[in-house]
Amino acid sequence: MSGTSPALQPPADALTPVRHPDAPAPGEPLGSHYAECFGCGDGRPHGLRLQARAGEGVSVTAEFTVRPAHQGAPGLAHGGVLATALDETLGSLNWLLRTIAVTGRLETDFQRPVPVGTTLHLEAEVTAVSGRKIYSTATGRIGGPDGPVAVRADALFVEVKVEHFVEHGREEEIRAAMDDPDQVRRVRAFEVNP
Ligand SMILES: CCCCC/C=C\C/C=C\C/C=C\C/C=C\CCCC(=O)SCCNC(=O)CCNC(=O)[C@H](O)C(C)(C)COP(=O)(O)OP(=O)(O)OC[C@H]1O[C@@H](n2cnc3c(N)ncnc32)[C@H](O)[C@@H]1OP(=O)(O)O
Repeated sequence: MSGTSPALQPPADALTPVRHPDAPAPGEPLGSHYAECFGCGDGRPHGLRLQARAGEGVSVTAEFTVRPAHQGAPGLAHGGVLATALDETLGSLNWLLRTIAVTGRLETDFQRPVPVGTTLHLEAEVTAVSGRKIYSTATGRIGGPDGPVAVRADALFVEVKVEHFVEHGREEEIRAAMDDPDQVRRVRAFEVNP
């Protein structure tokens, strides 16, 4: 089954995504976009600490091992946590486009239960771009990178300016982020997008 929502179908004049010339080389880790991010930061004890790597074209891979803090039913990953893993992996594609974008729509299929202790092997790619809209798809496999698909998602990300975060984020975290030179450098690099 794949994305059923009409909003996830790229328009006929959508463009093929283009990898930014300064994007990390295939195999390189992308790093976290924000240390406190529940998906990729190392500052959140129960966070997913997902570490995505650049793939070929506009694609990424990542792994996430389900821990007891991520349960929904006894011994099984919570669906929302699995959706977070997919969302974060899809979000990391923006590093390769050098675009700042947020999830507008995320459609998820849960095809197999994922037990605690399982490593989810994630893969995502951008399929099309239309104006500010970025269309992408992701899978999460269990038992190895070529194992059966347990979860999958189709998504629409929407490009935003840095001001999106400054305007909407809580003041104390925004102030701390702006006072962190590494954080500012990381975000500003995305603003130069020829
Ligand atoms: C210097 C300090 C800064 C500190 C910042 C630190 C770090 C930040 C850096 C990077 C982080 C970036 C992202 C995080 C990365 C990964 C985490 C995983 C990703 C996430 O977890 S991220 C959080 C969840 N996410 C949201 O929190 C979004 C809430 N939301 C909104 O903020 C607005 O809703 C927005 C911006 C989405 C759109 O608003 P808008 O006003 O800008 O644009 P508009 O509505 O005109 O939409 C334009 C075109 O997109 C179509 N469109 C829009 N939404 C759609 C939908 N839902 N379904 C179908 N189509 C949709 C329209 O139909 C139109 O299409 P068309 O052009 O064809 O008419």
